[in-house]
Order: sequence, then C-alpha cells, then structure tokens
Amino acid sequence: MASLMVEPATNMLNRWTTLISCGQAEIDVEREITTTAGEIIARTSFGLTHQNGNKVFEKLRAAQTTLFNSNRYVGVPFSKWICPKKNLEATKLGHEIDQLLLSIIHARKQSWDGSPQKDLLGLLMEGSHLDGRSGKSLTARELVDECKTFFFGGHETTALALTWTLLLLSLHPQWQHQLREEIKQVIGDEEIDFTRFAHLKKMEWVMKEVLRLYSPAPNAQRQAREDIKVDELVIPNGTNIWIDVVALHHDPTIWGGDVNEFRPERFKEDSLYGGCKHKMGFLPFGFGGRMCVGRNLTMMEYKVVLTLMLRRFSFSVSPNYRHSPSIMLSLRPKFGLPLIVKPL
Ligand code: HEM
Repeated sequence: MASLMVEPATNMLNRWTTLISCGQAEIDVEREITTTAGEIIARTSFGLTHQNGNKVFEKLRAAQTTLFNSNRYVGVPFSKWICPKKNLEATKLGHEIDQLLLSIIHARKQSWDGSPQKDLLGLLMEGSHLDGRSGKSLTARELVDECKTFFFGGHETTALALTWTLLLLSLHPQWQHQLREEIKQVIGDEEIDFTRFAHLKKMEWVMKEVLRLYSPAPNAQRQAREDIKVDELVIPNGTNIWIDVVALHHDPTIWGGDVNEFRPERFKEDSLYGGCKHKMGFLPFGFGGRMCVGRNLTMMEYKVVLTLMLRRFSFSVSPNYRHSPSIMLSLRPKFGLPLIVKPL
C-alpha cells in the first residue's frame, strides 16, 4: 500500500517546485495536502488514479464539500429537514457515486483471475470470493459502502494531521530540524524503505502531539444503552452522547500546566498516553471496539508524505495566515494554511 502513496505525494511536491520557480511566494498547503490525501485514499481504497478515475474522484470531493455543509446536525432529531436542499444534493451525489463505483466493481469482477489488485477493494473482493471458507460474502452494495466509508473517514483526517503538523513545525523550527536529521539517519536520500519506518520515533512523537493539540476528529459519539449514573447525574438510556475530545486533550487537570505547549517529547517519556494522568485522556482515534480501523494506514501515510516534504522543503508561517481552528465535522484551519515554502 505504501508504494501507492509515494507517487501522488511526489507529484504534489513537483507542483510546489514549479510554483516556487514561477515566483509564487506562498502555498496554501491545506488545500494541496487535502487534494493529495484524497488521491492517496482513492488509490489505496479502490485503485483509482486521476487518469482512470477523474469522474469518481470529482464527485467524491463534491460530496464531501456538501456533507461538510449539512452534517453538522448529525444526531439532531429531524436534522434532514434543517438543510433540505443540501441534503437532497448530498443524496443525489451519493447515488451518482454508487453507480460509478458499482461500474468499477463490475469491471473488476469481469476481469477477475483470482489474484487481487493490491488495494482495499481488491482485498475485500478476494474476501468475497472466499465465500465457502468464511461463510460470508459481501454484496456489490456492501463493497461500495466499505470503499466510501474509507474514503470519507480516511481522507480529510489524515490531510488535517499533516496540515496541523506543518503549522506546528513552522512555529517550532527546532523540531523541523530534528525531524529532518532523523530522516537523514533512518532513510537517507534513498528511495523510501518502508521497513525502516518504525525507527522514525521522533516523527511519531510529533504526530501524537499534533493529534493531541489539533485533533482532526474533534469528538466521538456514543449512545447510552442503559441508564448511566455519573455522580448525581443520570444519563437516560438512548441518549446520544458527544465526547468532546478537544476539551479532553486541553484539560490541565489531567495533562498539567504545559497542556497548551507543543512538547512532542512528552510521548518519548510515555508513548501511549503522553504523560496524561487519565487513561482515557488521549483519544485521537477514539476507543474500544469502534476505535479507528485506519490508524496504522494513517501513520504510514503521515510518515511517507512528511518524509518526502521535509527532505525537499523548509516551512515558515506566512504573514497572511489567520489562526482560526474551527470544527466543520473535522477540526480545520478556517482560512487554510498559507506557508512560505522554500526548496532546501
Ligand atoms: C489522523 C487520521 C485519523 C483520525 C484522527 C481518525 C479518527 C477516527 C475516530 C475518532 C474514529 C471514531 C472512533 C470511535 O468512535 O471510538 C474513527 C473511526 C473510523 N475511522 Fe478513522 N481516523 C483517521 C484516519 C482514518 C483512515 C486513514 C481511515 C481509512 C482508510 C479511517 C477509517 C475509519 C473507519 C472505517 C472508522 C469507523 C470504525 C468503526 O466504526 O468501527 N480513519 N476514526
């Protein structure tokens, strides 16, 4: 899978080189990274590239933008009547995407020779062909739904983790320097060797600290399955609960007085909890049985893209940047992230 990530990321960086050599002083890295992460997830999920899947790709992006605008009411009773026009638009796009994905699945089924393509759809289809062994088979409809879940769950979140990382590394050039040194020692200037990724320890601390300070998934949802008593408060059975992950990650009573500081080394000392006093205080990927299934894929993509970026460019904050993290389903920089990007 990792090799599917290198090409889109390299294309993005080549584009940056062209923009810079044409005299562009700053780049909105949020927009750039989101587009690239979309391409990566479309490749890893259903083998789409811009060449063979432009139409699906554009529709997936359009659906995502529409969903941003209408989905802030998720869990609110009768929410689909609050933005009926947007809802209708999202439903229509959803049907169009389904049709396009079904035609891709159909084409794959036609050319099926028993050796799956190395993407999620290929693996799921292989699973479906093991009908007799597993006793379960995914229908084409279920295959489409799985691919869409991965696209929407894995695209924006990973892009935002990388985006907030570039902001924090721009504000803390000493960490930018330290990561570049680590990349030099572990990977060098060679083609990326994924088997060495486990040695990028500082990069992992930085990622976790970024996910703590600017958690792309700012809340997790649960429903009470019985009456729950918390001190004197009773939460009735059936209540929808939004767990405020941003508040948890910024609570000085469990993190200490330096809670708002960027200190990746807190994860050196305690790689799981970053020194948090409460074992449920660090939840960037949720918890329990519904914990994010894409967390390892994200870690891989994060390392691939950040390694490629830091080997070629240095980053500093543009005077045009306006700091305004806002929750639009995920936690995003409201006005994008313009950075001054310089080739090394
Ligand atoms: C930095 C990147 C990511 C973050 C912060 C993130 C965060 C989360 C969170 C908070 C949840 C809910 C967990 C819960 O309710 O306990 C979740 C679920 C999920 N994520 Fe991610 N995610 C990321 C990347 C990805 C990627 C790359 C994929 C797929 C390619 C993915 C696929 C999913 C899926 C399918 C679920 C639903 C799991 C279930 O309900 O069983 N995520 N993620």
